Amino acid sequence: MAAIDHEIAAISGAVSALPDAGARPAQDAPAAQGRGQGDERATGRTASESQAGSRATAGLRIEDVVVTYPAARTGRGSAGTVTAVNHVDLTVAPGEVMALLGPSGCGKSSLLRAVAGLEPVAGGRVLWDGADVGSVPVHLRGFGLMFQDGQLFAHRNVAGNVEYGLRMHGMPKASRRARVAELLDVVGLPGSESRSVATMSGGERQRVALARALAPQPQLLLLDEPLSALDRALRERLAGDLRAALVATGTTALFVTHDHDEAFTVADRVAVMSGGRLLQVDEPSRLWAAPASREVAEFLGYQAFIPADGGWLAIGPQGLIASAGAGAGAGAGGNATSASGTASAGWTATGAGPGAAAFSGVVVSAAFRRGYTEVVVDADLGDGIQRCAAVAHGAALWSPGTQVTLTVAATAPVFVPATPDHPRPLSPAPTR
Ligand SMILES: Nc1ncnc2c1ncn2[C@@H]1O[C@H](COP(=O)(O)OP(=O)(O)OP(=O)(O)O)[C@@H](O)[C@H]1O
Repeated sequence: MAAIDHEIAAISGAVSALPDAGARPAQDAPAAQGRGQGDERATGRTASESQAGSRATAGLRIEDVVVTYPAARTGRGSAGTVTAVNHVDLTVAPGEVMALLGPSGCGKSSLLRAVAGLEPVAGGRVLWDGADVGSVPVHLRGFGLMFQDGQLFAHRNVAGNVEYGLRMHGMPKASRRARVAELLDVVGLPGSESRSVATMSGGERQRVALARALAPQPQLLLLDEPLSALDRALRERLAGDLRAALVATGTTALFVTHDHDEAFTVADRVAVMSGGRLLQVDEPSRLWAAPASREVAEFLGYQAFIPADGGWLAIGPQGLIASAGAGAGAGAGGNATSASGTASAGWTATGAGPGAAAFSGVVVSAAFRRGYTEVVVDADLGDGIQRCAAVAHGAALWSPGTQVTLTVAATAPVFVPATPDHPRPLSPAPTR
């Protein structure tokens, strides 16, 4: 119950600065990381973060954090603990927007809640501007929170919701009005002060919730899947608007999502999580261009993998084209199981290009996507049968059981190294 009170106080903007923030001597602080800087291939502590060690770092520093729950509460056993966050290190620089991206149950929300102080840490530390906030109560951390459902006060109008935290801080009425108007502009709801939130759409309510969270100028805004309750089109539009609002207000933010497109749209850098661990942290374009492992690549949306020396060439969405007949390089039999080995001819780790190889496959299903038909195909790209998606050229290919040739589309694949979690036991595919 106490935690809920704190949560409501925090999301309402009833936050104040850390007592000791800013008291630290300036020379303790290393230069703040700029937007998008840093390259943290995170399986454990990153090189840059190891160098920082325990020196004070401006902004948020998550240091070796562990979050556990009693196993009985998960229903997976009657004793012991479940580790939801497993020794995570992460730095969010002032003004930076960081996305925590990972599948359901990977520990994103637990980490966010640990930063907020809503969940105790079983190990490690959370620091703001170099000060350990472990003993600072939720409502005194100076962090704002925004959740999936916005949690607006239904009996207050838009202005009443947005100004709630400002009122708690004792801001004079005229200043409050000006700040509310400014924020409603930022979130795309200018002039809506007197509207009842009960009459608003889900998207509009989330905009109000964002304005309310931003109003007290939190030193860190924590967003837990703020768009996931909305439909896809609205989510895509609001993701862009959310990014714009965070940038316009210079807000430092940690944003939880399971949607890679959303993470890429909103964040300066994306931290990919799985099984309680951080797998990789990088800018969206660099993450996409160089996934550190097959697990990261699969989670980002790479959907087919061609064996190459020391790893795979990963093929992205719409990266395979299906056309009629068996693949030329995939064996005369043309069925999916005959393609092993020879199917990869023409591919090298560094010199891959479109159209260099063809693979045989068998159509499993077909579905119309936005602007094209996609067939799901079982094909051997050199590592055994994989189920992959391809853009279908021609309606004749849509029936299950149809034999097709797969070629790589104009978008070049990227190289993904084998890792201990995902070794490539097969011999490397032949190269030309
Ligand atoms: N209050 C709790 N008590 C017990 N176990 C919990 C609790 N909260 C989370 N867990 C467990 O901890 C793990 C991580 O959960 P968490 O909610 O952090 O993941 P998530 O990545 O945010 O998932 P989702 O995207 O589905 O919200 C899961 O196995 C979950 O079952």
